[in-house]
Amino acid sequence: MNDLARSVERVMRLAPVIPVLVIEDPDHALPIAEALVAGGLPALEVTLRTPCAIDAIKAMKQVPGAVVGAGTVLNPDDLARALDAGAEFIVSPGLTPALGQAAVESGVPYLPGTANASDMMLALDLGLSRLKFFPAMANGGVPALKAIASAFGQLRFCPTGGITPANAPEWLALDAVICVGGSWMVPKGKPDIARIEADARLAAQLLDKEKAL
Ligand SMILES: O=C(O)C(=O)C[C@H](O)[C@H](O)COP(=O)(O)O
Repeated sequence: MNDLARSVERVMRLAPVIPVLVIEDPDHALPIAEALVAGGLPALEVTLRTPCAIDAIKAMKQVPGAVVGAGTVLNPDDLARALDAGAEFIVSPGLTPALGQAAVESGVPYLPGTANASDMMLALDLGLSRLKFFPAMANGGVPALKAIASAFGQLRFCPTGGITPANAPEWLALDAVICVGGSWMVPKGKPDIARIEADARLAAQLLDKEKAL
């Protein structure tokens, strides 16, 4: 495992679930981050899909214990904006040589999206071995990742896309899976902070439950 893989794995091991956040209102950023961290989910992926995403990253970084990353990073420009805002890890839906090289050069923990064996081979060429598997359910679910990962013993994954509290344990039980990503604990609209914290708490216990079986 290289240093980059070690630093990504540190983020992936903070909790069994990385919340994938689409922040529509900058005023929601702080209370949502506080609730998720209080519930036991410190790694927060703020997708660069809304105009206030960069401000949301800056706001969430004020929450003690939060490790705030940027998601939906599509190219080196997005990467630069995210790093300027202080993003502590980077997630992308796919992988291009340009983004992969820029991310590796920056040294930031980076989880590139991969969906098939060719994506994974590109990741390996770039020295990346901790990967997002996206879109996890639409792409064939657990059987698909099992089949692909059997050829790549050195890779570890964060499946994302269609993950729910019901199917997360099955993913987390795979040796190749370290954590999952999901948006279920922060639905669209005005945030219900108590509910978010309660759902985060349940999500944070997913791995323990599975291991206890
Ligand atoms: O754009 C990106 O970089 C992403 O991270 C996409 C997210 O992984 C999914 O949108 C989350 O999927 P759901 O949990 O099914 O809502």
